[in-house]
Parts: sequence; C-alpha cells; structure tokens
Amino acid sequence: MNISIITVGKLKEKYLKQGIDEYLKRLTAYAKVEIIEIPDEKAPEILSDNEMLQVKAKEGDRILSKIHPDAHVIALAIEGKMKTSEELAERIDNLATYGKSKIVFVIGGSLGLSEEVMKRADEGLSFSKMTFPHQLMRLILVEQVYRAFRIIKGEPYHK
Ligand SMILES: C[S@@+](CC[C@H](N)C(=O)[O-])C[C@H]1O[C@@H](n2cnc3c(N)ncnc32)[C@H](O)[C@@H]1O
Repeated sequence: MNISIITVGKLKEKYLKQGIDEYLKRLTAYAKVEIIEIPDEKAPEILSDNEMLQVKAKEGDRILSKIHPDAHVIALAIEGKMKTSEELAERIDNLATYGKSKIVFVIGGSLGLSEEVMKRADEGLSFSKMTFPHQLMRLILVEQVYRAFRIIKGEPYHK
C-alpha cells in the first residue's frame, strides 16, 4: 500500500519533526508512506474573504497537481466525518482489499482547503470539532495511520 500525506508549508518545529519521523520509521513495516510538502502561499496576517479564497485556490492547485488520478483521497477537514480508530483501520483495510492501493491524505494550510480540493476528495475526515494547527495535524495523522495498521494486523498497541 502507498500512502501519501500532502501538506502545505515547511515543517518548522523540531519536536514535531522528531515525532513524525518516529512514526514514519515504524510505518515502514506496513506501508510505503511519504510526506509531500507543497509551498504555502505567502500572505499578510489580515486578508479579505476574497484574498483568502485566492490563497486557498493557489495552494489547492498545488495540492491537486500532486494527486494521482487513481488515488483515493481523504481530506482532513473539521466538517468531515468523525471516525473511531477502528473505523479508520477498517477503511484503510477495505481500500486495500478493493484494489485502491494509493491513498492520499490531504492536510490544508493555515486557511484550510479549497473547494476544488474538497470536490476531488473521496471523503472528508474530521479529528474533532476543534481546530488543530496544520503542522500538529501531521503528527496526529501519522500516529493514527500507524495505529490503524497495528489494528489491521491484530498487533498489540491499540487499547
Ligand atoms: C489550521 S487548520 C485550518 C482552519 C480553517 N479555518 C478550516 O476550517 O479549515 C489547517 C488544516 O488542518 C487540518 N485540521 C485542523 N483541525 C482539524 C480537525 N479537527 N479535523 C480534521 N482536520 C483538521 C485541516 O486539514 C485544515 O485544513
């Protein structure tokens, strides 16, 4: 199984990088997982609604250019569907069973994902109604993907 995680902007914090690298290392036993960083659109702190849409659209185009047509796309979005860890594991397992060997998770930038990216997504995944920083979201996601594989394989870890 090939899993790509498309994210916006460079990861800055060392503590997040260390955590993500640890889970990526653990995941090598289960899947080929890569993180694709696309550049964020430089913008001032205060933006009009129209400017925000433009920033999201530009980042969205960059995200879409990295998605293979055959990929099953899971967009991380607050308003997406909430799942238990077991349900995420089942989803990943089912996708593999039905020949969807390319899964792409997409994490938006500080302004979120464009409408075009949401349209391309096969499903939206919410981690709660709370807003997390996009860089922290990467760490949470790789841990949950690792947890999913441990659940799929029936290995101890998930309690
Ligand atoms: C800082 S948030 C963007 C907030 C923006 N106002 C929005 O509603 O999308 C950056 C990205 O992190 C991810 N994210 C943050 N909180 C999330 C949550 N609770 N569930 C799923 N994804 C989340 C989403 O991909 C989001 O686009």
